[in-house]
Amino acid sequence: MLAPVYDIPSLADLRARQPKQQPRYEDAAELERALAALSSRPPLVFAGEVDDLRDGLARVARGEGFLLQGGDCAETFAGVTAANLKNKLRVLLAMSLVLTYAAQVPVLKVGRIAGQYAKPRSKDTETRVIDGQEVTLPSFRGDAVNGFEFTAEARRNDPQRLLDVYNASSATLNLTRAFVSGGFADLRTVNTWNSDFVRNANGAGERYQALVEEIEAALAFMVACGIDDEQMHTVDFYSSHEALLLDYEHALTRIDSRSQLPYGTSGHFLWIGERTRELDGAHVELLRHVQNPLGIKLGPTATAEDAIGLADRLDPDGTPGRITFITRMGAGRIRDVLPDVVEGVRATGREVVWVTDPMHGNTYTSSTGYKTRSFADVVDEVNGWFDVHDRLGTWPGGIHVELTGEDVTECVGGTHDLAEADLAHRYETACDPRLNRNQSLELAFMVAERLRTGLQGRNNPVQQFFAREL
Ligand SMILES: O=C[C@H](O)[C@H](O)COP(=O)(O)O
Ligand SMILES: C=C(OP(=O)(O)O)C(=O)O
Repeated sequence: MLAPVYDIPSLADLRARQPKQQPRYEDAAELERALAALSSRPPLVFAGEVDDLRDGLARVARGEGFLLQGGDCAETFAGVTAANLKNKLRVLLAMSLVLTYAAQVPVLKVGRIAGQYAKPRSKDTETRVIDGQEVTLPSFRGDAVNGFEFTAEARRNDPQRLLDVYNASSATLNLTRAFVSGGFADLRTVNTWNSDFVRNANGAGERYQALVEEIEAALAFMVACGIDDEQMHTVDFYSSHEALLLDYEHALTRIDSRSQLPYGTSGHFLWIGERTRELDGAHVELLRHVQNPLGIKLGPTATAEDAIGLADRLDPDGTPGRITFITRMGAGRIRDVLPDVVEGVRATGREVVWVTDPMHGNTYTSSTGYKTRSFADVVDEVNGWFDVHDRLGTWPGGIHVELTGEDVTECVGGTHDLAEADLAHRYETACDPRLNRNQSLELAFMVAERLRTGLQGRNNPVQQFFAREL
């Protein structure tokens, strides 16, 4: 095991490791000016909040809670509006309600929100046919790097965008904090979290309405018993994103004045992507120094040795709540690949959070030319993930989903049985296809059902309450 590390590596050290998926800028001086400006900005999140989330994840790792992590594939600057954020929070709160009530587990809520602006890409360039001519331009790498529009000017990497990420994240966090603590997340308003959804009654909408009625009855009972707890009126909500751009993440890595320890202050939870998780790589090097809880994506080629090596490097002390493995192996591979990885990690005695990302292993291009995912594949991967954990006796700790609060048409299937022909109707993602509101809620009901049936004998707080001696 490595000794704990309390310093921050230099940017020169990180750059010398030749990190993958980093933008190159034409004007090095302009980049340095942007980074100097970022370095003087206040932190976006605070060390105490980060510690609270890590403690929450430690409870999840012990089987005492469930993680719900979701949001856009790629946030956009244009998407920083009150309406957009409200719809995203509403769908996440509604999903969390379904999970908490139907499965009776406490749910830790983390958004792919307030920082998810940079994307790793499979190819450096994109080619389109325009007026009969093939045009090739740099790929869009997220609003943090360049513009979505298919023009040479938009696709130029612009360091000023790093400051725009900071500002967009700051505005988003500010409104999120106001929403969740200012009455929006109050349990008395559960009826409004999905009001349009309920108006357009359908399978999941009707189930949601029935659940809301039960919750309201339960609340009335609790209040009549004299229980009116603060937790019924606000929720804890945390931010997360892939810590992809080392220039940006490094500028926001700060020493906490209380503990003198380094924290990534760009978001509460940071994850390392499937494409940048080499043991000696710059991403692992930077993140092994910070105190934040860390996610590690594991794709279909991941081995137990990979997972153990990363856990040892990033968490030499075995800090509770530090490591979350986010598996994204694909519906066709999960049942074959996951068992060895889970068993290997378990044999080391580590307590980690096991999360399923049923999106990234199930992407394909539709016959109509859209990048899409089938809701049936998403459900199949989640089922495969539950099957493996149920068989091994490990706790299925959470889901990580690309979703939106809007009624987009990006993934096929679900209650409305979206077909490939429907994708053109509202295909709005800046990168990968997201579940829409209906599909997200439908997934929450499916997960709740699996959780409830797998819960027997578990040690979550609800079961502890009923097991206590009279
Ligand atoms: O979200 C993950 C990746 O950034 C995305 O899947 C890459 O997509 P690409 O294969 O089109 O580059
Ligand atoms: C890029 C992502 O995932 P992965 O690293 O698993 O491909 C993502 O979650 O945005």
